[in-house]
Amino acid sequence: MVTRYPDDSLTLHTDAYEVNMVQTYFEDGVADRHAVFELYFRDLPFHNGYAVFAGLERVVDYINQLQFTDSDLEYLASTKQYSEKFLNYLRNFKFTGTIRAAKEGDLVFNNEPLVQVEGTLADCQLVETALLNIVNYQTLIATKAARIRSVAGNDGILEFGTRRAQEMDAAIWGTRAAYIGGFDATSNMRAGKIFGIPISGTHAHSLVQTYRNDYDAFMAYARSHRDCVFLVDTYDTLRSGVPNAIRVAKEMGDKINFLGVRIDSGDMAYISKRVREQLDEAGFPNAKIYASNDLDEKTITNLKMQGAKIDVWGVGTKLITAFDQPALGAVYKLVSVENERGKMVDTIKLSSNAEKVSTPGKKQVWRITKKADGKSEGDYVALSDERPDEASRLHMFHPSYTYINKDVTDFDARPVLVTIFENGKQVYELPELQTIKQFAADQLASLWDEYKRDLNPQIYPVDLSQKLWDHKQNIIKQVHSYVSELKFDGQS
Ligand SMILES: Nc1ncnc2c1ncn2[C@@H]1O[C@H](COP(=O)(O)OP(=O)(O)OP(=O)(O)O)[C@@H](O)[C@H]1O
Ligand SMILES: O=P(O)(O)OC[C@H]1O[C@H](OP(=O)(O)OP(=O)(O)O)[C@H](O)[C@@H]1O
Ligand SMILES: O=C(O)c1cccnc1
Repeated sequence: MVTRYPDDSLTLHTDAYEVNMVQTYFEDGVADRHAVFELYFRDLPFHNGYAVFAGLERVVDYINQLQFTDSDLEYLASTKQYSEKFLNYLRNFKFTGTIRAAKEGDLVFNNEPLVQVEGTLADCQLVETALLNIVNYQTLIATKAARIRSVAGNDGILEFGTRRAQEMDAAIWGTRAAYIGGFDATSNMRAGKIFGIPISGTHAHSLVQTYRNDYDAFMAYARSHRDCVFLVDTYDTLRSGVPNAIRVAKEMGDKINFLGVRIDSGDMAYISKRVREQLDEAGFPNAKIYASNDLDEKTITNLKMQGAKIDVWGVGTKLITAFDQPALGAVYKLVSVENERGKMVDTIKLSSNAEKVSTPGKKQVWRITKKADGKSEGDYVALSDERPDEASRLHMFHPSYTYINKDVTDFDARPVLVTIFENGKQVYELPELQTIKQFAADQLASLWDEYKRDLNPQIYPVDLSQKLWDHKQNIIKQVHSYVSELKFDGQS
């Protein structure tokens, strides 16, 4: 890349408007005022019943390196948009805020905070874009992966998407998110090296084209590898591919580990059944059938319905690009800010659409599970100074349709947001990837099947505490009365 500046930091990985706002806060003397922002999404992706939170590891890396380098400052100066004084302020900028977030692999739902940033206005505003960028993508892919895992049952699922991903970062972090969401392995070697994700690979049609026939190609591969999965659909799966795979497996015997064959085209229900027969008849009942070709949760479900004899599913494009919904749409909103008298004031963003009205105040999300079966009853979003009393009855009600309500007893309440940074210092130890993956699987196990089905799932309750609900209504009233007193020139 030809550039005047080295790409030596991620600090400017932000929208210009964040830096512009921080200059305003600085010039106006309010940059150090205390604020709380929360990151949340309004709608679950893919019409799914839950989302799998991912991205925290990269958020932590990003926050730890957040400092303006000389080249960042030189670049900002070259835009002629920022004062000398402001650039000096940025030179000494250090993130001193507190971040609370869901743990990676935890289940998260719409209209509840997944990440909360508390600190100076400057701290909070500067990190908005990067946090959204990271969490939006990784949570989306982890959720898509979980959907695919849910229909694949115990079959193997392999992430094959690198060649179709929206560039290299997406391939790498998408693969990691897919692993958290339930994939078994990836074809991306770099992800294997960096994250320790198991890698898996067969071969492409080019190998067969190079040797011009299935037999010579499979034989050459078998002589150079112990584990063999042969791609059998280059010319004719049933008449050439599979018979030649069997021939090589027999001739090589114990010299290779004949894992199976991969099919990548055609009617995969019909073909896989015939392939299974051929392999079984040849004495290879343990050889597995791998399939790939634009797969996703819908085609996998459909192929299973047709009785396809597929054991391992390779999924690329539709997973890594979140093909049917390419963005999660999470937002980052100011919920509380210090006023000129040093008092915290909770803030709201109104909308004519009730679902879009933000919920003011610094919050905590409590996951309510029944002691008897460990299953989730719903999430209880409360002000941060509240704590559901596990010894008594908890009244939970829908925040818009309050007649939908229930009382829960004998429950555990787990805070979903945990402290990651405290006053700028990382206090949370990032878990191993394997632990995160297991945590995601455990959380999914605690969710009723009704919320997990891939089509028209039940809506999981995300309720507000009575105190938070009352607080929100009061602030809506205050804002309405302020607006109704305004004259048309916007002055009161
Ligand atoms: N029995 C089946 N039922 C439903 N969908 C299937 C079935 N078999 C294959 N598919 C899916 O249908 C789509 C077929 O796509 P396409 O027509 O491009 O494949 P193809 O012609 O068989 O292969 P290619 O064009 O790659 O040589 C793929 O998404 C594939 O996963
Ligand atoms: O289909 P996806 O889910 O994206 O999985 C990855 C695809 O990449 C490979 O082939 P490639 O697409 O490069 O070539 P091909 O379609 O001609 O086989 C592989 O054979 C899969 O089909
Ligand atoms: O290993 C494979 O079979 C593979 C890897 C990436 C993309 N398609 C297939």
